[in-house]
Amino acid sequence: MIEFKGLEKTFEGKHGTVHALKDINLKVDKGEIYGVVGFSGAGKSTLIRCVNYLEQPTDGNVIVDGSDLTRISTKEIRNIKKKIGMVFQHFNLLNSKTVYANVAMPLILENAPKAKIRERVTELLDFVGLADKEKMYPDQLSGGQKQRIGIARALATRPSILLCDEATSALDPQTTDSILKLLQKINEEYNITILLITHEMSVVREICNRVAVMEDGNVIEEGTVFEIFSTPQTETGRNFVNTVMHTEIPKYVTDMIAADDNVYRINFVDHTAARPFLSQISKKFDVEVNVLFGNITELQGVPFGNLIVTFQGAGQEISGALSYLGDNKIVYSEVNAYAG
Ligand SMILES: Nc1ncnc2c1ncn2[C@@H]1O[C@H](COP(=O)(O)OP(=O)(O)OP(=O)(O)O)[C@@H](O)[C@H]1O
Repeated sequence: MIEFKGLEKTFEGKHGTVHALKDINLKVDKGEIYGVVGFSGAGKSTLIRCVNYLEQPTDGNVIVDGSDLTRISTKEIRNIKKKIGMVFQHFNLLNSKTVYANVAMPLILENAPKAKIRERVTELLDFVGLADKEKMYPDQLSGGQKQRIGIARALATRPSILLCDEATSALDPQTTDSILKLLQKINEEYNITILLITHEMSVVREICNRVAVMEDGNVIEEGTVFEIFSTPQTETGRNFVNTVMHTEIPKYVTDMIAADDNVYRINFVDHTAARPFLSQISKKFDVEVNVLFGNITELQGVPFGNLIVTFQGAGQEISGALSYLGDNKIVYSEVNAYAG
């Protein structure tokens, strides 16, 4: 659906060459919600702008719906761009035009018949829950309402891909939540592939199926949201996960740990959260289990998190308990509590 192959982008600036994208290889499947997360300057905007050719790659390929944008004519690119909608952080609405005219704009530019425009705009305003606002102007709307209008406009030409550039970054948490739910509804009801960029891991946690972490123009890790949240492979990936999962152990907990304690982090993923395995361990082995700290949340409807526990007992019993965890596919790791 969207594929980046060896994608490179450099900018020539006042202070020399900026290498904004370095050998990016990613595939976004049809119908998924794919997140790209990274700090400011990582290259996220440049990457997303290559999909609708607002930026032209310096090297490599961008393949959209089977067509390599770097190898087709300007006219063909224009046709493909019609199948791509874009939602912006600051909405990019025309303040001098009504809500109706803003949503109608892409259809007017296509010279669509008036009756068709009326039908589509009415349908879209209804879909985003703002049917009663068509005669209002953007300045009369809240941020969340403006973004709903921005989304309705992006959907006007029935795109198969929706690009979201920090679509919720200017919104408060509650409004963010409602916009994310709307994006999810769009994905589910219209089967539209969504590629979103964000610096907020909570957005990724909420709606993405897969995620790529970008740093300094590179994709440094990529995987399902579960993979990245449960086993981030890079320091930056871990830091992003920590912004919503708080996997670091608080100092008051490390203060409670004795030097000879056996401390473990047990990850809950999926079905393991529901199992009463800690009480089973106490029953099966001569091990005393103490839960020091827990952080359990929900990841896309599934319990997810980790527990910091100490096991006290003879070495052999502890080994047995750990093997039992492993046999039951429960992910754990030994924690050096003093290192945090
Ligand atoms: N038109 C341009 N000319 C020169 N340099 C650019 C241009 N656009 C982006 N860059 C540089 O490319 C790098 C990546 O920028 P980009 O905007 O893609 O990052 P980002 O991850 O989206 O960050 P942000 O969230 O702050 O927008 C940065 O160093 C930026 O300064």
